[in-house]
Amino acid sequence: MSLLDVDGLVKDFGGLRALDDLSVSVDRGELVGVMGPNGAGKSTFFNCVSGVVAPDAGTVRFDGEDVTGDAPESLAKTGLVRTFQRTRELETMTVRDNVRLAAPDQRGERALPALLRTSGMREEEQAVRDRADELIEAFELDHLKDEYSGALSGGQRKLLELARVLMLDPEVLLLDEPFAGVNPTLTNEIAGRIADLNDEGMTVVIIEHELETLTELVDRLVVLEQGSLLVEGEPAAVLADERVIEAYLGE
Ligand SMILES: Nc1ncnc2c1ncn2[C@@H]1O[C@H](COP(=O)(O)OP(=O)(O)OP(=O)(O)O)[C@@H](O)[C@H]1O
Repeated sequence: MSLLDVDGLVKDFGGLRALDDLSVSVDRGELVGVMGPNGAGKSTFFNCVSGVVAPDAGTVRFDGEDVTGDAPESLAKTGLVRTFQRTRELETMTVRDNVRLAAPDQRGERALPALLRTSGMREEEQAVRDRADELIEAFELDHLKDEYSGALSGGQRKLLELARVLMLDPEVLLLDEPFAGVNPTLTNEIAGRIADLNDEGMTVVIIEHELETLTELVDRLVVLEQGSLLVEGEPAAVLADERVIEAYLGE
C-alpha cells in the first residue's frame, strides 16, 4: 500500500477545471518530483493534498486513512507537512525564534506564566529549544540565528523554512519550489539536505521548475498537464518522452 494515495481529484475554480481526475501515489521512502507547464495544476494538487483547499471530488489517503479535506494543522500532526512557494516565517522575529515557534504546541502551555508550568512542561520546552538549535546548526544557519529573518537572502529563507517544517517531524514532506529564487550554491546545499532527509527515510514530494536539479535529485518524475497526469516514471525516460517535450513547447 502506498503511503500517499491520491485518487480521482477534481478541483474547479469557477469555470476552470484546475484538477481533472488526477490520481498519483507515492510509496514510503520515495523521492518524487512533480513538474508541468505553468497552470498545469501542481500547486492545486499540493493544496488539495495538504488541506489548504478542499477538492470537489476524489480522495486523499495518507497511510491508509482517508484524510480528504482535513485541515492542514491536523494533517501536520499526523505527519503530512508542506512548505509554500513563498516562505512563511515572521520577518520581525529572529531565525532562532522562528524555528522554535514552528514546534507543535498541543496544550497551549506557552501561554502559562513560568511559575505555573510543571517540570514536564519545562522539559518539553527545553527539548524544543534543543531540537531548534540542532536544526539551525544542521542547516548552517548558526551564524544567522540572532538575525531577523527579514534580513535573510532568498536561499537562506528556504533553508529556514526547511528547518521550520522539520520541527514538525514529518513523515511526508511536500516541498513547493524549494529552489525558486535561490543561487546555485545554496540550491546545491538545499538539494543535498533533501537527499539526506530522504536517505534517513523521509518521503519527499517536490514541485519544481528548476528541472536540472530536480531530475538529478528524484527517483521518479510525475508530469501534470491541464490538471491531469500526463506521464510518470524514471526521470531520464520522462524527460525524453515526446508528450512531455510537446507539453513544454506548447507553453
Ligand atoms: N484560487 C484560485 N482561484 C482561481 N483560479 C485558480 C486558483 N488557484 C489556481 N487557479 C487556476 O488553476 C489553474 C492551475 O493552477 P496551479 O497554480 O495549480 O498551477 P501550477 O501548475 O502550480 O502553475 P505554476 O507553475 O504557474 O505555479 C491555473 O489556471 C490557475 O489560474
